[in-house]
Amino acid sequence: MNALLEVSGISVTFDGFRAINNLSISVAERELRAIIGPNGAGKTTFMDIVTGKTRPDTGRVLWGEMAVNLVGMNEAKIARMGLGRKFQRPTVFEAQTVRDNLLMALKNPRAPFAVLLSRPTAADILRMEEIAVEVGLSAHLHRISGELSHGQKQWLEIGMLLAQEPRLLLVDEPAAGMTPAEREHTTDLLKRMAQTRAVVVVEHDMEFIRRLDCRVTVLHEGRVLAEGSLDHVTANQEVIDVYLGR
Ligand SMILES: Nc1ncnc2c1ncn2[C@@H]1O[C@H](COP(=O)(O)OP(=O)(O)OP(=O)(O)O)[C@@H](O)[C@H]1O
Repeated sequence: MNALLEVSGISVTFDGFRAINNLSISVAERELRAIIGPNGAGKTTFMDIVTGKTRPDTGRVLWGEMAVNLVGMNEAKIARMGLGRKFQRPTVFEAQTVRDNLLMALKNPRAPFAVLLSRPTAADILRMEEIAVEVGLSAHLHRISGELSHGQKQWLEIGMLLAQEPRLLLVDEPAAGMTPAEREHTTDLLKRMAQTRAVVVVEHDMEFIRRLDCRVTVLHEGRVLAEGSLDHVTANQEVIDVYLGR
């Protein structure tokens, strides 16, 4: 498998504290990857670096077939290159319907609200409906988004990110605050999404990770402590000592 994202040798220091320490991670096209690790391991900082929010002191973040170095690019440009990021808290437009949130999010040369003022094209409607099916919200298109459950809002936001057609989606703690049924739906959704794009999930919930059934990277003190199947990494003594055995 060729790497879609190749992070190599990145380090970043905040006020003398090395939060990321010579970290290298490679993610393949259409790969589902989980990243776990104790609090302060550097998971958020890793995502901040990949998406251009934080600039590393050293190292490269290479993207796509052309191995473009993303370091130094701004967040908007990186997003346009096909990297989407889902933060923990959903940020949907609560007063709008599910349908309108999805329509506004479509990758489109028009400004988001202009899509609502003019009539959406047949292609826009089709794409919006496809995404609603993908995230499991087809039956809720005409509901006001503010009335959705927490899980449904998260799925809507994932749908809005899919509307931007990312090649890689970074998802931060999707299971937090969800009911068991919502978690199950979310696992299925992430697995399905990773059939057509790369998905990197940062999560603490081990049961959730087990259901994802994917390669796992364990971070600790800003570097990779272990990588492989969940069974492989959870049998690693260092992982047990710093993360599992606490
Ligand atoms: N802007 C910053 N200034 C100073 N220190 C920072 C900054 N951002 C992160 N850190 C520190 O860097 C380390 C890594 O933090 P980070 O948030 O990436 O960890 P994490 O693995 O996401 O943790 P958690 O699971 O708690 O979210 C922590 O010790 C944190 O306090």
